[in-house]
Formats: sequence, C-alpha cells, structure tokens
Amino acid sequence: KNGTDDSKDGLAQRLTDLEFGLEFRLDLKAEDLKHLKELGAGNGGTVSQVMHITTKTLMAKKIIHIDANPSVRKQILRELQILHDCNSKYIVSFYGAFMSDADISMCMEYMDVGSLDNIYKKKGPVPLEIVGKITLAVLEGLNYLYENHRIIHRDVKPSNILVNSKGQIKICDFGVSGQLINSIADTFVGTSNYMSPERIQGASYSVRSDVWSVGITLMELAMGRFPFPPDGSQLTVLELLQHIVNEPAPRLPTGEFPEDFDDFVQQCLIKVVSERPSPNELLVRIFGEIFFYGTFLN
Ligand SMILES: O=c1[nH]ccc2cc(O[C@H]3CCNC3)c(Cl)cc12
Repeated sequence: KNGTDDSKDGLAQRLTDLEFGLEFRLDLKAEDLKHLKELGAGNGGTVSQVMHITTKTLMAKKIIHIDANPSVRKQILRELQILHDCNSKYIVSFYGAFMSDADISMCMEYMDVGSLDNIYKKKGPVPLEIVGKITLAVLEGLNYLYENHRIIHRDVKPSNILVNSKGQIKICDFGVSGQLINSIADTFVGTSNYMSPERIQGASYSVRSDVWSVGITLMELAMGRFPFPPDGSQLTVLELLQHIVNEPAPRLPTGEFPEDFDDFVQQCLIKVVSERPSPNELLVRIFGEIFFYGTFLN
C-alpha cells in the first residue's frame, strides 16, 4: 500500500485497493494548492487552509521550516509517508507531504470547526456530554496509533484535538517522524504545559505519558481554564514544571462534576506512571463495565 512495499502481498494488496478504489493517492505539489487563509500555528509549523485546485478539495497545509541538511529533510519526508497508513476516524486524514524550498509541507483533512482550545476559549467550559465524546475519540485515536503503529502522540492538548461540522473529533500533530521530533526539539523549546511528571524529569516517554496529558486536557475543557495552579495565580514555566513534579496532581473543584468524571480524571493523573492506566486499559474499563452507560461517556 505504501508504494515501497514490493512484496507479492503488497502488489496483491495494491490491486485489491485499486479494484475497490480504496487507495487514491494524490501526488501533491505547491503549485497545485491555492492559499486561502491562516488557521493556526504550533510546535514548529504554521497551518493554513488551502484548496487543491484540480480536485477542489479544501485541505489544511502545515508548513514546517527545518534548518537541517537535505538528507535530514529527505528522511523526515520518508518518515511522514507512514501517515498514509494511519487510517482511523479519530485521526485527521493525511493527503501527502512534499518539500518546497527549505520547508516541508504536510497536507491533511480540513476540520472546519477548528481546534478545541479555540472553541472553549470562545464558548466557555465544554458541556460534560461533549467532554465524554472527546474522551472516547482521543483514547480511541491514541490506542489506534499505539496498537497499530507503535506511535506515541507526545503532544496531547486541546489545540491538537480538532472538530468538524459533522461532529467528528480527531487528533493531529502526533510524533510520527522521529527525525522531525529531533529537528523540532533542536530549534523549538518543547516544554508543554501538558507534560507528565516523568517526562519533565527526563524519564523515557511511554503511552501512559499521553494519558496524563489527556487528564489535564479534559480538566481544562470541563473547567474552561488551564487547571494549574489551583488558585489560578500566574506561574513561570519553571515554577509550573516544578509544581507538576512536586505537588499532588490537580483535582477538579469538588462538587462541581459527577463522581465518575472526577474518578476518570484522577485515573489519568496518577503521578506514578507504572500505576497510571494506558489508553487501552481505560477503553477496556469503559467498555467492559456498566461504567460506560449513564455516565459522562455515553
Ligand atoms: O483543519 C486542520 N486539519 C489538520 C490539522 C490542523 C492543524 C491545526 O493547527 C495545528 C497547530 C496547533 N495545533 C494543530 C488547525 Cl488550526 C487546523 C487543522
């Protein structure tokens, strides 16, 4: 399916896909795209809405400026091809990536309602039944990436969760290219407010580190504000990182949220990573128990 797989089953697979029209691969170039408007910026790139001229498809194009030698850029482009195989309704679709000058451009499915950080900052705290839908979509997306591609997101936060007018919720900006992660880390300060205690302390990153970020994200959406520090005072970046490592995990304000939501967030924010559940364990618990029905998740 990804072109480079020359094995017999790869060819058979390609024929099957062509037969069923599953695999329609655009060969994207800069001149095929018409720039329409700026959408956002984040972790090393700016995103704009573009129109693919011949197919009249609206797309989101992320431009990443890489100050690296051509061979590093080629490797990043090669690693981004993995995105063609990341097919889940909880992950924004990938149309292709190409090099233009010293930049790498990635074209993705356009999500016309936008990212959750902009939505809650405009509309206020997210209603709990929507937080439940977001929870399921994010956990399913993370679980898909890890179980099928051993990909850990590394940057779960409201601005990387997107919504469209069909009511679909999808995640984006996950760490698919190791080389890209290194290149961005070299040029951009990567301290995210959603970083787990173990990651702040330099421990190895695991899929459970993403679950910590899910917990902080859900609190922020439900409360309508970033949950650190509890009293809302202003902390510098360093004070915030020290707070996350040394202080108990943040808690939802008592009595304002259903107990099952409070419990779920507490599970995500267990500070000891070995005791914190994985996305898969959380999904099994949700779907395995009555827990799912009559709670914030249904
Ligand atoms: O519509 C989109 N489709 C795919 C991706 C994408 C990324 C966007 O912003 C980045 C920058 C901040 N986090 C995500 C934005 Cl604002 C929109 C999209």
